Amino acid sequence: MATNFDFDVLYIGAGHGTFDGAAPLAATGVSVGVIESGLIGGTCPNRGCNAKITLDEAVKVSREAARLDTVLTDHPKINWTANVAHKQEIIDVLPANLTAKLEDAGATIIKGRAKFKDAHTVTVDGSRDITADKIVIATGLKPHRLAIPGTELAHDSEAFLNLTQLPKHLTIIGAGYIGMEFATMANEAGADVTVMLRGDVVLRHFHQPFVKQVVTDLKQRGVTFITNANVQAFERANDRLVVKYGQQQQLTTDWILDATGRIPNIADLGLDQIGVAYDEAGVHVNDHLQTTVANIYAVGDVTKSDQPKVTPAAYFGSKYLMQLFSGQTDAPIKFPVIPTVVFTSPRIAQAGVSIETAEAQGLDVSENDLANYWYYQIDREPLAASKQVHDKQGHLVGVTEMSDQAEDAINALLPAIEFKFDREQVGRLIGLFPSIGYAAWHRA
Ligand SMILES: Cc1cc2nc3c(=O)[nH]c(=O)nc-3n(C[C@H](O)[C@H](O)[C@H](O)COP(=O)(O)OP(=O)(O)OC[C@H]3O[C@@H](n4cnc5c(N)ncnc54)[C@H](O)[C@@H]3O)c2cc1C
Ligand SMILES: NC(=O)c1ccc[n+]([C@@H]2O[C@H](COP(=O)([O-])OP(=O)(O)OC[C@H]3O[C@@H](n4cnc5c(N)ncnc54)[C@H](O)[C@@H]3O)[C@@H](O)[C@H]2O)c1
Repeated sequence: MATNFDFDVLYIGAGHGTFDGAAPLAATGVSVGVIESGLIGGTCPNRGCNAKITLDEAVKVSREAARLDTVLTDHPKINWTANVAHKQEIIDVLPANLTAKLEDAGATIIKGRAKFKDAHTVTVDGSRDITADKIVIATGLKPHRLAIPGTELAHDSEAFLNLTQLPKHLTIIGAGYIGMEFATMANEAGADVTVMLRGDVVLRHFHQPFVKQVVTDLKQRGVTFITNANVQAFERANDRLVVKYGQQQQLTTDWILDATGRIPNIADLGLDQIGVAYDEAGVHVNDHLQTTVANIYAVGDVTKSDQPKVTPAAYFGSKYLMQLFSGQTDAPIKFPVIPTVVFTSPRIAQAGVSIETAEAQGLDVSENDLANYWYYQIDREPLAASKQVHDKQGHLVGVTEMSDQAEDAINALLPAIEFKFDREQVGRLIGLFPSIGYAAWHRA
């Protein structure tokens, strides 16, 4: 592409929605600019997936050690401060590595906050104009904050991941991905945890019979769940905090995590003045990830989409735009099966047709009691089960698993779901023995 603009393609934001595609795009000779107001890499490496899973490792080990207490002597205890320091050491290098990946491929990184001036021009930090033939909005999500008195006394998930001292009592508002993952971590590390729900459904996008088992387990471990909490205000009380909720009820706590969701990060982008349509679910895109302004695209979490707002979806969108902009495709985007997992202990992971949809459509749902399968007894997993969905022709079309390694079991089965393998093809896939992959294929 040879244009009169500063760049052929300019990305706003440097998360997975950008870097997975922007680096290989630049390597094809397309001139690429990336504007980022924070850390290169965005949410996932710096304050999301990588940070969270590093902290979670000690939780997983601690849980496993407790189950093997007749085999191991001296149960390990999580040192929260050291765990956070370990996490920081793991993730500190990532922005520099990702910067090198982009720059080595030929992309130019511009630090600052972008705002549209017109359809081809973005102003950085209110002072520097940068022009491009195509512009990609990849600004992700930001934490939703409760609109109640004292909301400034609560914290977001990033602050939790950076806590150098674990509060004695932690109150979490919301029982979605973040609420449940962080309740699991804080509980295992020794905090007294209360989770407050708006209604009475935890992890509404996951298979409820599995979710209920995880919740029951957390309750037995001391986590308190308050349903229909109707949280009204946060207040200071000496050196502690008070949560006002319900019918004039109140709870005294040390730290509040507002985990009530994440909203599109678009408020100050100037979308109205250039005519890019959006609503509270995100930027509107067509099947080429094109917004309502022809040369402006959007990708990743910031888009209004049927896909879950997780890294695999941002990654695939980013790769698609790379292919589109480098002329390798002009076809509409066709998302593959995007798997999702909540990193509780045990995890709940799923891919393809959900159990609820399968039951509504009369598809074949089979269940495996994994807790009684020898491989899952090695570490004495008490909560382990999976459900498979087959269509009327016998193709595996969906899997949901609750277990300590559910994410790996689902990964092993993804090709069968994505490419609709029949029973004969599945029968030819035999994993290394013994392994999670073998166990997963064995029951598919
Ligand atoms: C606590 C937490 C845990 C998570 N765990 C997982 C997990 O385990 N697995 C998983 O798949 N997903 C997980 N996610 C979701 C995952 O992080 C996102 O799906 C992914 O990061 C989306 O990438 P993105 O590029 O669309 O957005 P982001 O990574 O959010 O990147 C957007 C970037 O745009 C920048 N930006 C915004 N506005 C501007 C502007 N005006 N100018 C310049 N720059 C701007 C931001 O600073 C940011 O760096 C988690 C999220 C959170 C919050
Ligand atoms: N493992 C993963 O893939 C992972 C992990 C963490 C975050 N994420 C991503 O981050 C995003 C945000 O996660 P999240 O957990 O904040 O959002 P979420 O949408 O999963 O959960 C938000 C929760 O807050 C509740 N809520 C909303 N308003 C409330 C109120 N007034 N009072 C009490 N509860 C209220 C909702 O009912 C819901 O349970 C998700 O889109 C998810 O895709 C993914």
